[in-house]
Amino acid sequence: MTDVLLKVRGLRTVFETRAGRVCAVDGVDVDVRRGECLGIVGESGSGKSVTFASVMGLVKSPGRIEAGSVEFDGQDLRRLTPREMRAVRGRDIAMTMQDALTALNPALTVGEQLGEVLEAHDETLPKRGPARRAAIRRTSVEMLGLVGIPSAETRLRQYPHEFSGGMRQRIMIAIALACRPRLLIADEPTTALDVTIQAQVLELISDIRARLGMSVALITHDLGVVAEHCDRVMVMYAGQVVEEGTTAEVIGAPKHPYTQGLLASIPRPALRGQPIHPIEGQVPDLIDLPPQCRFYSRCAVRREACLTPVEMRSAGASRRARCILTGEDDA
Ligand SMILES: Nc1ncnc2c1ncn2[C@@H]1O[C@H](COP(=O)(O)OP(=O)(O)OP(=O)(O)O)[C@@H](O)[C@H]1O
Repeated sequence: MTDVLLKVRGLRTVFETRAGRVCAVDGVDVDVRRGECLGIVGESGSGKSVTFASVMGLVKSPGRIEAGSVEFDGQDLRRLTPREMRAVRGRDIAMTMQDALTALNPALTVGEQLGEVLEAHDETLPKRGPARRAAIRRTSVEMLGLVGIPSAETRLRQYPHEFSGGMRQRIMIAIALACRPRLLIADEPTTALDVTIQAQVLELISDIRARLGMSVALITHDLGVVAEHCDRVMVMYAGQVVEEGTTAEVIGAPKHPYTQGLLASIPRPALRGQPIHPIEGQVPDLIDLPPQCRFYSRCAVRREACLTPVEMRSAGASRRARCILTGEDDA
């Protein structure tokens, strides 16, 4: 058994828009290992969410996956039918969205929403009758307890709008975890929350990961969050991975000038969760990108050789960066 649970290779996802063809994800490789927390970091628009929406089979028109493979525990997800893919979502891989309020159904109580997920995916439930209903109720109460929501019996009868922002995030996590997925994709679980609640939600995810032994892919803008919660990190820029390695390696000695810029701008704790604008200039327009290093226009150490396409280079056993200054002597 390999220790890689999710293995993505050469993923390319494009959006056909009136302005042209937007290549949001361009040749991305991802490995999420069993039991680890992988951080995915990068500025807004770098392709983090689209990468994982592609993994989940949730890219909507005008977007489509143009190339690449997505393997989960050895199974090629791109070959599954929509019905088979629906079974994978929830049972094996769950995703929490950036905005809990829009992810939850306002017309159903929390108990009904948890129940729906359990009905669809929990194969351990009794087949029918009162025993089935009682088991669903028991598991729902247990899930709310797991995410730290007190008075679960009462809370199950309430609607999403009756909860605070932080509580809604917890409910979304409870629903995502209801069927004990092996991989949780947590997309910016914290941006809309105040600092204390952010920390609590991230602690909660780390704690549940340790208890359930699941893997987590944590999508964030914030390298401070990565430093605290992730084993490894992957840095994205303009639709590509530009650096990856263990958190200690990447944060301790970043190779790519973009990662260096991100680190230099780590917000002070009080400012966590704020958008970062660390480096002069902007992410390039993803339509008609020139065939050069995508960071060229913002890079303080650019040189002529960077005007040709730059591939990922190895900088150690598990360490890679997309910069010509990543020397072989690192390996
Ligand atoms: N529906 C769409 N139509 C056209 N382009 C899209 C669409 N959705 C995403 N994109 C393109 O994909 C790019 C990457 O988006 P993505 O949401 O993955 O970025 P991100 O790194 O997750 O940013 P954020 O942190 O703001 O969520 C966007 O800049 C945009 O150009």
